[in-house]
Amino acid sequence: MGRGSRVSIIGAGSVGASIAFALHLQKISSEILLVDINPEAVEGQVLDLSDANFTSSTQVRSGTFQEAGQCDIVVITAGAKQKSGETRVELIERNYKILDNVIGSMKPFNPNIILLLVANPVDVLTRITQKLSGLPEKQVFGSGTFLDSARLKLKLASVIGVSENAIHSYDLGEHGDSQIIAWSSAHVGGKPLLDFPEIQKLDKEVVAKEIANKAYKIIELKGATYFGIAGCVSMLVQCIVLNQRHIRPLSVYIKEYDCVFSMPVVLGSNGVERIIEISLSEKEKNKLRRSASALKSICTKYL
Ligand SMILES: NC(=O)C1=CN([C@@H]2O[C@H](COP(=O)(O)OP(=O)(O)OC[C@H]3O[C@@H](n4cnc5c(N)ncnc54)[C@H](O)[C@@H]3O)[C@@H](O)[C@H]2O)C=CC1
Ligand SMILES: CC(=O)C(=O)O
Repeated sequence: MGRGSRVSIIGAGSVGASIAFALHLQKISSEILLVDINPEAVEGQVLDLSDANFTSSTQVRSGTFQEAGQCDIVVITAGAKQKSGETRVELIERNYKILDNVIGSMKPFNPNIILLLVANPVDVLTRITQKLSGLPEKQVFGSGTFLDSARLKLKLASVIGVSENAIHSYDLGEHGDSQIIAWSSAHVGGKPLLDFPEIQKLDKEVVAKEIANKAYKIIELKGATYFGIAGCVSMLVQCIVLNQRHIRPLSVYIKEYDCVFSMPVVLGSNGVERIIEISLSEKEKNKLRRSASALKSICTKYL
């Protein structure tokens, strides 16, 4: 790994193209390959992105599934997106078939490859990919609640009046309706978040709903979300390529809950280096257990 890494993006729709653009501007990969079953979509995106070539040293081109399987990192965005009001888990039937096809077409894999899942429902698709790919679990993970945690930090930063970077808080569990905010472990400048008077006045359930429902609101207004996830994925790719070892909440297999959902992990150039056991209140743990059993029952049908 390192500067000069090759990254493939499977699915050249709104999310795939936005990720390609963010990575193009970031200039840390030598090549970005766009792969899609729709050749016109890829050609159009590659041509459009080529107009930004003067800003970057990264080459963007169309690629095949076989080429993708030999890259350093593959970001999987191929799949149906939610219609207004539709949940992420309602996409499973359609997106399982697409994923099965995508994984099969990329084999045999570069043994050191990292597969980063983005298509929804991301936790379930990550578990299925761990099984279908046969790769070590540390090399197969999903963007999980990194995006939800960014949405949470944005909200809390505006309430307290500090930079988002000063907020250390996580949205955990499912990247979906049963996600939970780990209020009890959050802190700002070394002070527990719950000790801030502004936060004590907040209705936590209302905030949790606002964060969990933000994607629904954007989808209702403009049909899809893509800039936020593009920002998240470009940060994750940078973290892997440069072995930055940031701690991010990502979809990983958690033995205690026997399912894939988001917990904070240390991310480096080998993938998930370590899962951080965050301390949670009993109420938060109970919510996570409920989230895990719902996700497990969906996974069971496909494994
Ligand atoms: N994890 C997250 O935080 C987020 C996840 N998403 C998810 O990302 C996925 C993609 O969303 P959009 O880009 O908006 O959808 P889109 O409809 O714009 O693009 C999907 C692309 O996948 C392609 N595709 C379909 N089957 C394929 C296959 N077998 N092989 C290769 N490509 C294939 C389509 O041709 C299309 O270009 C959805 O599942 C959506 O829910 C979207 C936003 C955030
Ligand atoms: C669509 C989606 O998963 C999101 O924006 O959170």
